[in-house]
Amino acid sequence: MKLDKNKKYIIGVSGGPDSMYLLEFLKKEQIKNVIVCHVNYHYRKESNYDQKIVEDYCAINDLKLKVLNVDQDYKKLNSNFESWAREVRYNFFLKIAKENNFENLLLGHNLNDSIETFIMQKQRNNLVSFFGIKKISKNKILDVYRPLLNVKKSEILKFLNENKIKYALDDTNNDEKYKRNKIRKSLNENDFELIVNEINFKNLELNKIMNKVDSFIKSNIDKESLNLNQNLQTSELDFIQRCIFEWLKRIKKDFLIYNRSNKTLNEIAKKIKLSNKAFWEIQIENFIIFKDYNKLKIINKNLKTKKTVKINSEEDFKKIIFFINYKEIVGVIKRDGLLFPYVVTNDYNYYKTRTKVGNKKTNRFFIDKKINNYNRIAKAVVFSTKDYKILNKIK
Ligand SMILES: Nc1ncnc2c1ncn2[C@@H]1O[C@H](COP(=O)(O)OP(=O)(O)OP(=O)(O)O)[C@@H](O)[C@H]1O
Repeated sequence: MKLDKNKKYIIGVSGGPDSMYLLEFLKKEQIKNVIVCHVNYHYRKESNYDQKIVEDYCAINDLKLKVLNVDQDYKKLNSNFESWAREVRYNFFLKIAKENNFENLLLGHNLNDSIETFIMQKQRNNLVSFFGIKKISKNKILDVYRPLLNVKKSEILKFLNENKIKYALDDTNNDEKYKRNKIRKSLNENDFELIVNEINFKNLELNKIMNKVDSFIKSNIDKESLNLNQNLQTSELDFIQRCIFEWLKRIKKDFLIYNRSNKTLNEIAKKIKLSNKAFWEIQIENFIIFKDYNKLKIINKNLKTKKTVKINSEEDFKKIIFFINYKEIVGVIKRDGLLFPYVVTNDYNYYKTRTKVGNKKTNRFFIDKKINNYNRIAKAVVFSTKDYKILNKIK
């Protein structure tokens, strides 16, 4: 990767071999307008020594250095250390970038990191947007570059040792590192060429799939819902999962899927593919994703809470404010002449056999008219206890 000498770069340097090699690489490339950023987590007993390595290197090479000393009681840390540490690190990089008007960040990931990531991706079998590690990515205002992605770890260590450049050794073995170390031990750098070919091939394939997903979503998204059609039903599960994920992204509900394995997506995709039912539902946190004839929809679980309220006077209107069609119901009762009492309910199982629409039993009417399930789930109906006929229009 060729870096632009005229640009300004933040460099994340842990003191480990990769980032120390990165500094040497930048020296060779004559990238001079840089700020080195080091985060001392005080997590390992050697962490002050790591900082010293970075400080000494920067002093000798006349590089600007910013250090963040993290003050954290690790016994009280609830989240996973690696992801927490990453967030602390990126926030620091962003802060320094903003203060100094920089917009580029360089990190020291190498080829081995990318291959390990790829193998972990295959083991987890999650939906990924890219196989391996990306050379360039975006983090808020920062363009993130990883110029060492084609350099093997062994080359890095050989160079540092031959040139007597000091580096820190990280021997922590938490969950994420443990999995990586296991993979690392099973890898042989002689196989890397083949694996890189596989990664490139898979990324090309992925690109093609994502283009198809994109055009499917563009022509089938309808407000908040997604049209399900024959094409989708006969597609591969992977494609269906990607479409659902993309749909959730567009309607800003993808947070429901983050931090999950793709189990939920897989479950939804299987239902789309295998079930011909007009209606099914899957609950995720506070939301329900459900099939409604030929559409996929999502609603907040609260809307589905079954409630039945008796209205004896106008005073009681305040008891039904939570129904999404509250205004409609009040309007209907007023037009009916306020002949109390009325019952307002969204409990379909309760009212489907007790009430009528015109002269038809309500459940018959719903089936004949293919009333969509969203209305069944979210909207309330109103009827008078005199004749149990539903007064509001149901579409
Ligand atoms: N303590 C640190 N201070 C400054 N930079 C760091 C620190 N730790 C890591 N980095 C930077 O991040 C790169 C990747 O480090 P590592 O592989 O440990 O992180 P990761 O969590 O896998 O990656 P990422 O930060 O991109 O999500 C390092 O090569 C270095 O550039």
